[in-house]
Amino acid sequence: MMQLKVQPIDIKVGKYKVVMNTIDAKELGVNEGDRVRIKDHRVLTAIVDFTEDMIAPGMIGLYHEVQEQLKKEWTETVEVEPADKPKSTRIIRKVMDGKRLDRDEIYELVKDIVEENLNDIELAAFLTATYIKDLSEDETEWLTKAMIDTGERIEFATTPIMDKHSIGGVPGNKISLLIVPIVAANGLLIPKTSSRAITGAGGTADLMEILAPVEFTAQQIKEMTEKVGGVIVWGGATNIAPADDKLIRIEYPLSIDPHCQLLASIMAKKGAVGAQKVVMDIPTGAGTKIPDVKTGRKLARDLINLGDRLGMDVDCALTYGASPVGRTVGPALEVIEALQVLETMEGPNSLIEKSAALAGMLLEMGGVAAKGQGHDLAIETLKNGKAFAKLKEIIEIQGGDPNVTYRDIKVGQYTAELKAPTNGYVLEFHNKRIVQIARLAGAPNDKGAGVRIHKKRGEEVKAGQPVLTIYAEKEDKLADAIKNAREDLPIVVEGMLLEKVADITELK
Ligand SMILES: O=P(O)(O)OC[C@H]1O[C@H](OP(=O)(O)O)[C@H](O)[C@@H]1O
Ligand SMILES: O=c1cc[nH]c(=O)[nH]1
Repeated sequence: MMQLKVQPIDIKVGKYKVVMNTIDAKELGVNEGDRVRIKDHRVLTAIVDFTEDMIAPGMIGLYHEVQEQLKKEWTETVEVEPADKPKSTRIIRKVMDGKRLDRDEIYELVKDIVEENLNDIELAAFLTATYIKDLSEDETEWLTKAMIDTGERIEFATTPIMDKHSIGGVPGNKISLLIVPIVAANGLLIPKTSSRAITGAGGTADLMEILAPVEFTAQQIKEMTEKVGGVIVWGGATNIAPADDKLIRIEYPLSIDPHCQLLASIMAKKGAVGAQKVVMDIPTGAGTKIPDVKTGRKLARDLINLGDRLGMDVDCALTYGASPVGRTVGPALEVIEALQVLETMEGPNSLIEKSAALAGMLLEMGGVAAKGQGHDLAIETLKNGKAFAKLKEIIEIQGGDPNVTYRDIKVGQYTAELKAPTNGYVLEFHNKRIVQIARLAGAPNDKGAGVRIHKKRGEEVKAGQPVLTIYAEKEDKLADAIKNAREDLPIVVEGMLLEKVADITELK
């Protein structure tokens, strides 16, 4: 055990973390990423970082979260001793070894995730292990229930509670901005929580944040939904299924979304808000998370089964995902396209039809449209302006400007075009490359960054015509994105020369 003097570090790191001088850490016998127990009037376990110079020997740097818990002053000292790894590191090791977990082990693991007892390496190991070998149906059910039970739940007095979620994976999937107001405008309650981007360049929470704040407590979500019929908020800001966002944070840089995590992440968010009737969007096709209809049907079966286990009525829509939805990818560009449809009914068919189809399913499930009439009612709700009026109410209740129009939304000031190298038809369109380019341009964090698509699969293009415009808020990011796009074109035009090779030494 050591007595160390406290040095506050006023940075939030989202975990209980401390920094020790390497000399002290070695003497104490801890390695980077290990835990130490900090003893004061209470005991707290924190993960250790090392430094040679930021913290002097004899001192310990306490990040914001630890300071908050201990309420320590600059001059005070604490007792520090090595702590055992939490039990769930052994549970993760079991998953890595391909062994099955029981219910208690899953609950222990999720508890440690929520309490920030695991470091990023351990979380990445867990996610990677489940990416390589999926959890069983029982394990996935326990994971989902543990995610729900470790957070807050919303209970509405009325029924039915509707919800919608997409598994993601198709660029430009801004449909929630249309579906939620269509459903709410028809008198149904839809407390929609979304994630930020996971594998994409803009999740629904990233998009909605342009129009209004998205961070609310469970109680606020309940009250807002009861007042205006719906909300579009970020699940990660609430204490609803709090483990979810902690895992998504690790999935994002790895660009992975393991099957069991996807199921648990989505269904925990739905279960925690008390959703009873849910439509799942499963984008299917090359360059999505689901390569073909057969795999899509299997996922649909898994979602419906998990819904049964949780007492939720789930219908799935396998949707075309081999090309982006609409023609924009990246938060601000997507919001413009969605608002334009709501305001004027003008916009890409893929966006209008997909939104109407899924909203229509919900309207039928909720009993406000007769069987087979949901799609038409959804289109009608868009055309008569009721969906747009409802979105304005949602924006207002969430604290945004209800008078916003698509013309007010700012996109990145730096732009560059990618032109067709030859005349012909667009034969291939690579979703993942579009997302990669939009991310290089700064999306989703730079809200104005993204890609506008001028030519999609099957469309005719003339040599020199723009096929994409890239938008960025920062000049260097635009340069990175355009360089990457030109090196490996995200589209293939019929007859296009892919590469000239004259000298074998040029071949990598
Ligand atoms: O980044 P990728 O993996 O493409 O997708 C993640 C997106 O998909 C879901 O969309 P919604 O909330 O149903 O609209 C999530 O909430 C998130 O916004
Ligand atoms: O919310 C979501 C959507 C897709 N995949 C997830 O893991 N969570």
